[in-house]
Amino acid sequence: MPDIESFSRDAAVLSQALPYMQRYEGKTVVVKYGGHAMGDVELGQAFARDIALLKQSKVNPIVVHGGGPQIASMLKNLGIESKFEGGLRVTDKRTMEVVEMVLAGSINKEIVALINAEGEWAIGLCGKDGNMVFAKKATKTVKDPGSNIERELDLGFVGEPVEVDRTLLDLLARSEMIPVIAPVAPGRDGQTYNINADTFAGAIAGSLGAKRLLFLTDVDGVLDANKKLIPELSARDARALIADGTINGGMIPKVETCLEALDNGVEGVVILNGKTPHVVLVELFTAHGAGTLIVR
Ligand SMILES: Nc1ncnc2c1ncn2[C@@H]1O[C@H](COP(=O)(O)OP(=O)(O)O)[C@@H](O)[C@H]1O
Ligand SMILES: CC(=O)N[C@@H](CCC(=O)OP(=O)(O)O)C(=O)O
Repeated sequence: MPDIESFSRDAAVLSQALPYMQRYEGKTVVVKYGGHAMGDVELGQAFARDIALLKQSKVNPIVVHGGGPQIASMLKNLGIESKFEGGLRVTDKRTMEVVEMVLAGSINKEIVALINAEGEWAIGLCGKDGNMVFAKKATKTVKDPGSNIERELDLGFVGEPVEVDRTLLDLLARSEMIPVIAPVAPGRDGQTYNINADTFAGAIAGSLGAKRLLFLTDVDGVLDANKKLIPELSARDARALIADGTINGGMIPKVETCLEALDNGVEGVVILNGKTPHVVLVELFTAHGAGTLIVR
C-alpha cells in the first residue's frame, strides 16, 4: 500500500487532469518548438513524450519547429556569415540551401525520431509536402534608430505564408500520424522560401482554427516590468506592453504572431518555457497551466 500522502497527491493530479484531457479530445493543438528549447537530450525526450501522450489522449497535436541557433552553427561551420534584419535571417541562395538542409533535414528528422521512440508515428514534412503552404517574398520595412524614415528591407529568400491548404493535415488528424513541420515553403514563382517558425506556426494554427497554439521558447512567458510572469494577457494589454517597451526584442514578433493567430480564429495562444520538462502537459492538463495565455 503506498503511503497515504503520495496516494492522495496522485489522486489530486489525476482528478484535475482528466477533465482537461476531455476538454481537448478531438481538438487541434499546434506546438511551436523553438531552436532555443532544443539541444538537451533529456528535455527533447520529455517534449517528445508530451506530444506522444497528447496523441494517445485523442488530442490532435501538430509540431512546427524552428532551429535558428542550429542554422547559425551550420552556417558558421561552412564559413557563411549570418545576418539578421528586423529579427529575420537575410537569406541568399546558399543560405537558403543550408536552411532547408538543417530545418527540413536534420532537425525535422531528429524530432520525428524522438516522437517515434515514444511509440508513436511521427511524419516529417515542410510546406512543400502535399502543397500545404505557399509563400511569397516577405516585404518588411524598418526605421533605423534615431530616424523616422522607413526603409524597405530586401531579405532575399525570406517568405511569408500566403496560402495554407489543410487537406494533408486533415487527413493526418484522422490517422495515427503526428505531423512535424519545418518552416520552409515554395512560392508560386518556383523559389523556396525561409519562413520564421513563429509566423509559420501561426499560419498553420489559424488555417485549422486550432484550440491552442503553444510557443515553446527560453523564458517562462511574457514578463512584466518587474520580470514577473504574467499568467494571462488580453490582446489589448499585450499591445500596451509593446507600446511601452516592456515587451521588446524577439518577444515583439512572437506576441504579434499570437495576436494575428487569435484574429484568425485560434482560441488561445500560450508562450511557455520549453526548457521546463513536460511544460506542454502542465499547460494543457492542469488548472494553473504554465506560461502566459493570450486571449482575445
Ligand atoms: N516582456 C518580455 N517577457 C519575456 N521575454 C521578453 C520580453 N521582452 C523581450 N523578451 C525577450 O524575448 C526573448 C524570446 O524571443 P526569441 O529569442 O525570439 O525566442 P525564440 O528564439 O524562442 O523564438 C526572451 O529570451 C527575452 O530575452
Ligand atoms: C526568416 C527566418 O529568420 N527564419 C528562421 C527560421 C528558423 C526559426 O524561426 O527558428 P527559431 O524558432 O528557433 O528562431 C531562421 O532562418 O532562423
